Amino acid sequence: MTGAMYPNVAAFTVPEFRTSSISGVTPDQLFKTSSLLSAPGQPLEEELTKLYTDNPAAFIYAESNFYTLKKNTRVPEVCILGRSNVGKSSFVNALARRRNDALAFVSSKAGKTRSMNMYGFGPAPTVKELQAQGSKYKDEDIPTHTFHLVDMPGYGHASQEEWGKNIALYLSKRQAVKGAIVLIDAEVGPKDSDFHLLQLLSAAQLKTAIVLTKADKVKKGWEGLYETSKNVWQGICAIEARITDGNWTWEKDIYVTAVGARDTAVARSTVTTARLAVARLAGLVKDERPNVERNTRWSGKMVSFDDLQLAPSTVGGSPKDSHNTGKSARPTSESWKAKASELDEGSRAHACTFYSTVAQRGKSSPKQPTRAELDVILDNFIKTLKTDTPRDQARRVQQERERHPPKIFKTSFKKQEKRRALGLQKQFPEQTIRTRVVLDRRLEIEERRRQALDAREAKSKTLIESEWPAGEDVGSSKDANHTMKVNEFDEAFAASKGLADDKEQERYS
Ligand SMILES: Nc1nc2c(ncn2[C@@H]2O[C@H](COP(=O)(O)OP(=O)(O)OP(=O)(O)O)[C@@H](O)[C@H]2O)c(=O)[nH]1
Ligand SMILES: [Mg+2]
Repeated sequence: MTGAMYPNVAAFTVPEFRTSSISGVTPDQLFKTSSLLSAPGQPLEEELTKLYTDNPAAFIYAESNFYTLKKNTRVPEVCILGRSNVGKSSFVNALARRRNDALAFVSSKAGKTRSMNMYGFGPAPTVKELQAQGSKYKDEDIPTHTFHLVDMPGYGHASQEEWGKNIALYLSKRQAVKGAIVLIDAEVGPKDSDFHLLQLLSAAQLKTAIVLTKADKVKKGWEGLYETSKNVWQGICAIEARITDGNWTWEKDIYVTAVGARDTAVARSTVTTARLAVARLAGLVKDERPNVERNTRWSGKMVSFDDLQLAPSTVGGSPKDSHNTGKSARPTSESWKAKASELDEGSRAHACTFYSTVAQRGKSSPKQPTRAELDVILDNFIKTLKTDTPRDQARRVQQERERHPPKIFKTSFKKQEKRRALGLQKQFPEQTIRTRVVLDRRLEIEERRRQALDAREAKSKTLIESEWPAGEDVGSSKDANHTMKVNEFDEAFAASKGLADDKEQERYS
């Protein structure tokens, strides 16, 4: 990151072997050894900007249920996972260089995203590319982007048990998913639920990258980031030691980002790091780092003396050798079965999955984890998901209301009044009938009064016309007689009106 306040670190690289510690990498160091496959040798930062923004990112669709997701065999999907409020949706917006809420909805309250939201990034494939790809399904949508990013609901606070099952299904069954970005709050650090998710990812053998978010909020600066990265690394090492057989790949760069920071300069400075993390998982980046530094099938963990004793005699040499030859130096299933019996009760199930995972994702194998084994991992994950408390439910209702406010102004005021009157009529039928009778009577009186006035006006008109010869101007006349006549008429008219009114009153009262 740039700026005096923030450490200039884009990632912490995990060493291939446990003899050395993790080390900070500056943005320059991180970017100079990589380039896009579509633009070899070109500056990565510029090419990544083009990739993410030339063809504007777009919302494709949202789905809550795994079984009703659209078919997709052509576009690689990268999913964004993490605890509620860690900054997943902000991450999507930042990649697309959109302001908050422009693409994905962001909220300071946990539990904003409640469905799997699919966003398209990168240029649309050409016709040639599409033809080359082909498709298994006729009803599959024609791709409009290079890859999809899937913004997921968060786990932990305000999440649902049901959602845990959907995540697990998505990670283990969706063929299009090529990688998972796990976001971890840099200040808060990894939680049990994060490690349970990582266990699921390792069981599903899904390529994984860890991205620390909200680095701008880390009070201890570089030390704080280092501490969090180390905790993540140690937790993953423990998972690897128990459940993988070396086929789970996790990026050895723990990326540092602050894409949703209020300070836009800070936010912008880490966007390239975030873009690189996603592009790598989508399979769009060529890395030119020396092989020993990059993570391959061999996780690079040190094998303890005990493990070595349990390892089959056919596997010789150092882990480094095995890495270079591409062969796994992992112990065989038999020796690990023995080892599993030494493990504590909780981890035994994980140890079982260690030797039963398949070599390649998607390929069926008799070694695939059994349903029961996956269920144990899943149960652990689901245990970390809180079911709704009444407070959570109230918050959800509130959020729903914010999203779909009641349509109070859709009907006109007149219609509302009429509806209310009808409601009242139903509620108080007796009063309504009496009110209606009185109202009808009043209207009747009003009508008669109006008719009487009209008749009187017509009568007075004829009176004036008979008194005054046609063509004479009443107003401009200087004749005293004429003036008197007008006054007399006024008085007579006023008297007749009063009488008439009295009579009317008598008639109708
Ligand atoms: N300071 C800082 N705040 C951030 C950063 N990233 C996200 N935020 C804030 O964190 C809050 C949550 O962000 P979201 O992107 O909605 O988080 P989410 O993980 O999608 O949350 P859910 O959808 O509820 O699971 C918002 O208030 C963001 O502004 C960051 O890098 N730095
Ligand atoms: Mg969200």
